[in-house]
Amino acid sequence: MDWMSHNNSRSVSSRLDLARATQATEFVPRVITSSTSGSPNFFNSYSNPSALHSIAKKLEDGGLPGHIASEPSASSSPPLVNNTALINNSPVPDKVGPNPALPAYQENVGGTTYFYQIHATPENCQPTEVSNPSLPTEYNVYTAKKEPSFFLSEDLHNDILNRNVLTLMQPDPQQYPDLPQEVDSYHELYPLEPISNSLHKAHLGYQATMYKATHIKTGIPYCLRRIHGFRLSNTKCMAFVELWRKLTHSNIVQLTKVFTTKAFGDNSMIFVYEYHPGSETLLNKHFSPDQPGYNDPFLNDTSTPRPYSYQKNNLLRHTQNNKLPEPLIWNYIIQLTSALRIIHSSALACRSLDPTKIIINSRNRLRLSCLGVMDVVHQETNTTINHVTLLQHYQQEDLTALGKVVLALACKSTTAVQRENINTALEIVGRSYTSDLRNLIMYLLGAQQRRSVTDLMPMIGARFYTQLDNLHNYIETLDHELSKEVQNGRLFRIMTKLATINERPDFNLESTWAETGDRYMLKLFRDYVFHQVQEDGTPWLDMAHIVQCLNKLDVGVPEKISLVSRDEQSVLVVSYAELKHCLEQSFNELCSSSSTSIHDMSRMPIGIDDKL
Ligand SMILES: Nc1ncnc2c1ncn2[C@@H]1O[C@H](COP(=O)(O)OP(=O)(O)OP(=O)(O)O)[C@@H](O)[C@H]1O
Repeated sequence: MDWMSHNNSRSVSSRLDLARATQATEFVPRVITSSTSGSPNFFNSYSNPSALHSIAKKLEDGGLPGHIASEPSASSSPPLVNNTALINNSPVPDKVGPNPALPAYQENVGGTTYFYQIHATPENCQPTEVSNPSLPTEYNVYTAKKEPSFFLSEDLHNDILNRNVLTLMQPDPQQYPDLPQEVDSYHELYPLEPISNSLHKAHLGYQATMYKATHIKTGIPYCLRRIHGFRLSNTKCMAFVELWRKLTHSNIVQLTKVFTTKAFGDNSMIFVYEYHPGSETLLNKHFSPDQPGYNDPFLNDTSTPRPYSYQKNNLLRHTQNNKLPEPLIWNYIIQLTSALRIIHSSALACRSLDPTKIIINSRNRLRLSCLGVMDVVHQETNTTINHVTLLQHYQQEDLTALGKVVLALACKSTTAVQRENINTALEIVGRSYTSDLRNLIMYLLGAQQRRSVTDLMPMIGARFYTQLDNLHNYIETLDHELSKEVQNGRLFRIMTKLATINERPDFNLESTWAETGDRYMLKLFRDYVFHQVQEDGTPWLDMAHIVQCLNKLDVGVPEKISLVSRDEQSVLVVSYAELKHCLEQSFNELCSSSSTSIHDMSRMPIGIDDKL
């Protein structure tokens, strides 16, 4: 198969001929009625038609030196053919191939248009079925399996946008009139739960409320856990706060600061944590009665007593039908034990391992929240108790709590972990899941022996490899997605530079600054990149053309292109290297007389040649 990109479709002489022609051509920007002045002082401008003709002649002869290309690469030229043929995949007259007598058809793959000649068949491509019945059988349509994209995948894009929206949420002052404007170094407080829900926090013994807030100086969002009406009587516990602050791990919510405040009109204790937008509690994710179809199978309907065997069969059937996939439960176990391992090895205990204090994000990443609160709120004042013994006790409680969380997940029921249900629950787990899972739960709930989180590692065994493999795959996916946006950011910066120069109404009291010298060339380049039209004057839009032009500008390749003025009276033949120089010069000129600086423009890629 003989194929070429549309960009190789034309010779420079034919372009100049077309430029000179009275009728608008596809590569000449649309004529705008309010004609702009020609370039008065650029040395490569030719403003009279006879001069243009002689240049064209010389170009054809290959006799022009300097800025005028004798044989410039035409790889940036737009196609000659109408794009409707492209959409229909129908054959179009071949104006681009080496043999104009042969018909060709074209195809758009990821924004790049390819032209195929019908006599050739590639050996390494599998032709797909021709869906267009009007297409003659000798034509084969080759379609890419998956349309490549210049941009981030939609899922990831939406996920990030969603998190951004949540991060930027502002409270309605009418709904929350009592919210203080500022609390210590934080403002823009936004409750993360209905205030009324925070009235009874059983496990803390104090009323508590979660807020999102923004740091006044850095603008970084945080999560504030407020313990209402709490007076700190003993500052000894602050040693724990320091330990928690130093503890960083991918499965814990980092504690950054603890302080007391009267900003809420009472004595409140505030625990400041990292904010993870879009996270929900494990309770909400797997045990919420708000979920469609969820009901706790262990919650008996006491109004109609049933025989025990009936209830057990019912439970078993329910668990089989609604059970969480075992790999997901192991995924959670690995993350939770990973967090507990680091906590216990730092001479700390979680003390709040509970489905309401484990948050989970959209990618199933678990994090222990609420760390450090128990050490402050429920600090042990009895000085006769040995600290090490106490720590060991709390760590053992953590392991029991972990066993209960896993059992609850395996039965999809928080009541399964109640003393009277545990035996039935374990039996159900034994029937629904592997013996490994049941053994792990039994080990964690077996309070007779002294347990350790490291003992769980052999029980998890080779499942670590699966977890690692999944993570690596996900990292690679993210890396791939990121690489697309890295290029987009680079192109965006070039476009920003161009936009700050093009059409600038006046600069340094010079009203024609944007229309003269280097800037004039950049203006024509802008038309060349973005304002192409087809033969019939309709816009010609091709992302591949735009991306390719901007990439070449970024690198400053020696390739030359013809730029035509809007009145078609001037043609400039100029290399991308010169255009890049003009862009740099003009932008530096703007920057040097500007009192502000465009944030992040220092990372402007102009000058970096290894980006392509
Ligand atoms: N670090 C965090 N980042 C983002 N959201 C969080 C963070 N910590 C908690 N949240 C969210 O804040 C909300 C309230 O958290 P909280 O820990 O009070 O849970 P809860 O279910 O209200 O617990 P309780 O039963 O003790 O009231 C939850 O929706 C939780 O997902």
